[in-house]
Amino acid sequence: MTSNILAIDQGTTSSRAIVFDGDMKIAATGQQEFTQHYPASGWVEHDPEEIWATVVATCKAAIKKAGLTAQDIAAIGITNQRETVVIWDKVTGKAIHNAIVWQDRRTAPLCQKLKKAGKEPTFTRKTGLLLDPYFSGTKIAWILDNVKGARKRAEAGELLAGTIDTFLIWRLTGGKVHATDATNASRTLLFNIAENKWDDELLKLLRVPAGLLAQVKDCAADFGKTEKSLFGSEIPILGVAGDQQAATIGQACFEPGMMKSTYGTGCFAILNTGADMVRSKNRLLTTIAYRLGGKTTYALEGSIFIAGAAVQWLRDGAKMISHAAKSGELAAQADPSQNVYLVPAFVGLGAPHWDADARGAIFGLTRNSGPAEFAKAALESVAFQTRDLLDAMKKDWRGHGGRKTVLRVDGGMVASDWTMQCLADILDAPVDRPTVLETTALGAAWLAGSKAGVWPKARDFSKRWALDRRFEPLMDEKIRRAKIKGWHDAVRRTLSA
Ligand SMILES: Nc1ncnc2c1ncn2[C@@H]1O[C@H](COP(=O)(O)OP(=O)(O)O)[C@@H](O)[C@H]1O
Ligand SMILES: O=P(O)(O)OC[C@H](O)CO
Repeated sequence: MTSNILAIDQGTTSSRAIVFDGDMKIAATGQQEFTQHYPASGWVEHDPEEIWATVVATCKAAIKKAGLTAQDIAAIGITNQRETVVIWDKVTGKAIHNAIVWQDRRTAPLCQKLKKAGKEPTFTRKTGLLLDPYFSGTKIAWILDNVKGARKRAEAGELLAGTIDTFLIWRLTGGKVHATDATNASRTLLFNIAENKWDDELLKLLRVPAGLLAQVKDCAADFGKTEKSLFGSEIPILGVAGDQQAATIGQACFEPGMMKSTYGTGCFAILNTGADMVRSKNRLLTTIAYRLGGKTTYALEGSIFIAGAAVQWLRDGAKMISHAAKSGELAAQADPSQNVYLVPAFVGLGAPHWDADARGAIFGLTRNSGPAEFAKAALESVAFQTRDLLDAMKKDWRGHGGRKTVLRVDGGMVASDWTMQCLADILDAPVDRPTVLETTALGAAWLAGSKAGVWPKARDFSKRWALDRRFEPLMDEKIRRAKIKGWHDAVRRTLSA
């Protein structure tokens, strides 16, 4: 039997498909960027048809590049940008509105209204989340309230809703399966993470008809088969997880206390807390790390909205660099005597501030500040934000009796040695970069491969994790303290209230 696995990694800026061989090594990759739509300030949308087209094209390209056919693929694992939602017509499969992306802030007024009505504690107790526009529930409500006839059609059972995994499963199976996994469900503000079910009270508060929602399965489960016409023969879909949770799995963070931080568009730190649902006292999220064999493993999560996106802004907005990879080189040339801070609150600030109305700011400019200082400030902002998250996480985890943690990193940005050294310096802790950087896709592939019985179980999979490089902190403590203080001043001046 074949043991090749196809991982679909549908991210915020690109769709990727990766074929892993039986040794869990990358055999071939397909990748396509797609359009980001910004229809108004703080709004971010994707065209679901473009997402679908790029997913199909990259899957075909990866299978072909690997010199294989669909028959040589044992299973598919799907991982996806989380929280982003689509609502589509059950019969035609066509979306009734563009996907509203996780970064989109348009539902800030609705969140505010629910907060004022005193509903946040109910949402937090049941979902582990906060009332922030980041999560899917208020985005679903917005589409139902703003697309003509949508609410009526939803109530009549003509529409379906889902996060991107659910939309892809629906399309891949030719409209036969409407399902999601527990990690994606846990990001909607509608899913009770203690009881593992959609929560009627929350559905009522957000006025979301239950019939819109998908069946919630384990991360390694039967999600149906792809239509024969798509890739030439049917392929079973056996693994699904939100991308940050998939990276947690791909980094083999299976033990309580293990932590990973992924640096893509945003940055997301996830700490495995085992069977314990640790409640944060520091505005972090309690979420589902994975659910396997009906058993839920929980996590604490710190979510930063802008990490690599700050580098994209340097490239596409400020036009100061030609390629993302140039940012580290440029930062290294910055004048060390300047203290320029960039607070990249382009779409508000996530954990631990959760300020939807804040917008980006730059402090400390002099007549000599130029591209090098901007690049340094952009990359340092990622380290400072991570420091804030980890400080909050340590408090919660220690307060819970947890031991010291080690940080494993991944995502597009960790290719930058300069950024990783800066991260270790600001965190004052070692940072471990693995040899396999495609941990998100690997995590999804492992879910599918282990479910198919062709890849090793968790313990043996963990043994394969290999270190590429450990970055040790080298910065003088006095300098670190001064820099962090400067950062906190800058953040304080950026917050909206
Ligand atoms: N060498 C680099 N130095 C700094 N940033 C980088 C580098 N390479 C990629 N990036 C940033 O990483 C991000 C892409 O990472 P990726 O994990 O593919 O993101 P996503 O899954 O969110 O689309 C981009 O925002 C890009 O600006
Ligand atoms: O697409 P990424 O890798 O930036 O991840 C997005 C997150 O899942 C949003 O919560």
